[in-house]
Amino acid sequence: MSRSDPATDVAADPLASRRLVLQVLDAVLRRAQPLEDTLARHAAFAALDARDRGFVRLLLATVLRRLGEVDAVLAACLEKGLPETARMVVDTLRIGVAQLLFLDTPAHAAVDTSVRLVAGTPQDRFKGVVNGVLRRVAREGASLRADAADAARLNTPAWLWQSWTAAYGAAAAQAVAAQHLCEAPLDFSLRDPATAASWAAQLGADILPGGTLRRAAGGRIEDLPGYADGTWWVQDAAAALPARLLGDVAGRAVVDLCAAPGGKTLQLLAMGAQVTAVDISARRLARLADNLRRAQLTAELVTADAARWQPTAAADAVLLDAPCSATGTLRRHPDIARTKGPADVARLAAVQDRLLAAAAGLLRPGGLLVYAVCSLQPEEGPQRVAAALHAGVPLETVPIAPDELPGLADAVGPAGDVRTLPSFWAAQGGMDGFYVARLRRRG
Ligand SMILES: C[S@@+](CC[C@H](N)C(=O)[O-])C[C@H]1O[C@@H](n2cnc3c(N)ncnc32)[C@H](O)[C@@H]1O
Repeated sequence: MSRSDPATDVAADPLASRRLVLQVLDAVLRRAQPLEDTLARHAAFAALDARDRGFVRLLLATVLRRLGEVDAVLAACLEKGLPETARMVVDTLRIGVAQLLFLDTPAHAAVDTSVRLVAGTPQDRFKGVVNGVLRRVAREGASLRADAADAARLNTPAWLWQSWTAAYGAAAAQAVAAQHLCEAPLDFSLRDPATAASWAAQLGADILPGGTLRRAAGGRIEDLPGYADGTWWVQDAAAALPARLLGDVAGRAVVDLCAAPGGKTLQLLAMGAQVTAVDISARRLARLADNLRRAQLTAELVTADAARWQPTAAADAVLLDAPCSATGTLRRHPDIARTKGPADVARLAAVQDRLLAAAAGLLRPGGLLVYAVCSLQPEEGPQRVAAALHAGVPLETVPIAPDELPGLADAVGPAGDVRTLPSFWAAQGGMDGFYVARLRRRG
């Protein structure tokens, strides 16, 4: 492995970066804190050099992605369980196993740093356990690992596995879970789709059906050509679908509800719409404003609760990208599998109901509404649309035709709504799991 590979590098201060991993892991696993927010708030993370930050991210993502397998290996190697008070020892073993089995870290580095993490702490008496278990894992290595089918199942929390099996069938649930073990590629939407061939060449990317550009993940986005002047923005291929399904919006007044950080706002502006972008978070809207500035595009920005916001004029179209559990984005956010649960889905479903009713109220008669969530949970997708129609929200469905989604005809269901799964286009790196429905305001 090369010296610059964060997987094998012994960081400038290998214990400092691993201690940080332990703290962040504790916040994610025991306090349900989102990984990215936790890292962003951590002064010690900001103080690391770029290579160590890369190592920290990679180790955290690997432990979270592979947590079920890692814990199964530990259960097989520990003669008896560790006491509840030894959580830090458990996490130390987890990062040790992840390095040994999934990151090709040299055994001496993974074992030695793990033992030193525990040494001198109140858990010092477990040094021998850490040393013994990790040496065994280093010795027996691959024979301790689950096979691929079991790995996908083991790494998926039971409630998600059951939900996906019930909604999509056993084979699809297996394929989705398998895709979650792979890092997501980097997708770009272009301000000017006519320049796709030229930008694909400059970015070393492929052009996917529908026009998204895709290249392997890695490196700093800010360093790529075209970033500084907003020629493109990072947007998963599935996330680019909802705005397109509004059709020709040139010159139309479009409200983008729950808009930040603005991937869909940028798309709508690039399509020629006059956009009002509404989000409840001023901090996230500030990011949207930065993205607009870079792309030299303009929208009206409103900080408001979209469920209560009352504009003066009716909109021609509304895009509602509702807050959701985001279980469709586990490839990029493996922490979500560990921080979200069924109670979050139920809570968010109530929010989605309010937002859907409010979105309908913003439209002129005949105006189109696209409802989207990056969730794999049916409770946040088709069930919300059905609930709105059942509750008498003045909307009717406008079925999406398979030929509106190049390369994704299978994503269109019999009712004309769209369900993408992370396992779609698996050979090219998959996509986010989205649900999208198109509706029209009744007169
Ligand atoms: C899925 S993200 C939106 C992503 C965005 N549409 C894009 O394409 O970049 C959901 C957004 O909903 C916002 N949000 C949550 N509840 C809201 C509410 N009641 N009113 C308005 N915005 C809300 C969050 O701040 C968050 O920015």
